[in-house]
Amino acid sequence: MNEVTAFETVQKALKPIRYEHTVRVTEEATRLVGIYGGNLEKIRLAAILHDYAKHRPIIEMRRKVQTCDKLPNAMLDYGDEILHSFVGAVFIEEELFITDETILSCIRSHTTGKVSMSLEEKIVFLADYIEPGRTFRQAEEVRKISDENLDLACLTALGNTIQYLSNKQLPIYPDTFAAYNDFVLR
Ligand SMILES: Nc1ncnc2c1ncn2[C@@H]1O[C@H](COP(=O)(O)OP(=O)(O)O)[C@@H](O)[C@H]1O
Repeated sequence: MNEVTAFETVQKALKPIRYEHTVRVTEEATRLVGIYGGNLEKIRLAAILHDYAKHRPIIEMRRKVQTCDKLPNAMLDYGDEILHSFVGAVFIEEELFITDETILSCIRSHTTGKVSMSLEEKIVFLADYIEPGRTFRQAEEVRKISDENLDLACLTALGNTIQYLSNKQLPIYPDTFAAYNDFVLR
């Protein structure tokens, strides 16, 4: 799929505010590729499509988790916010016929992170966290770090998310801990 078609597809699937976020994530990911390298074409396509499933009914996403062998049922216990990334990757494969694992894995891990993140996964994850529309203090901090140290920026974003969720006494999907530990231990 080319970029023009991908943008048209998500523009139809998303509300305008979410589409604008998508455009900024794509620009931010492009900036990060300028600093750290990575496959620009795949990273941009993953960024364009990363929130493809964001507005799907929760019931549809939960049903997909229950019926799809690739998606562990355990992910239903960690809040509905994480579903669009994992389920989104499956929908993108099934509906848009994108099979490239580099692209799909960036989409799958963009919310939670994961162990052993590739350069492409780190860039999409971070771009989603620091795009200019994210105006909270922690995002500003991570944005500064992202100019110099990609891994430290990811680690800081993951730590912030863990702190944010634990302050609210919300469940935390284990992939985020795995990613955090992975970056700390490197
Ligand atoms: N490991 C996790 N467990 C549960 N919720 C999480 C986890 N990681 C992130 N979240 C939550 O998912 C929400 C959506 O994040 P994100 O996907 O980055 O935003 P977006 O809606 O822009 O795609 C955030 O509110 C965040 O707190």
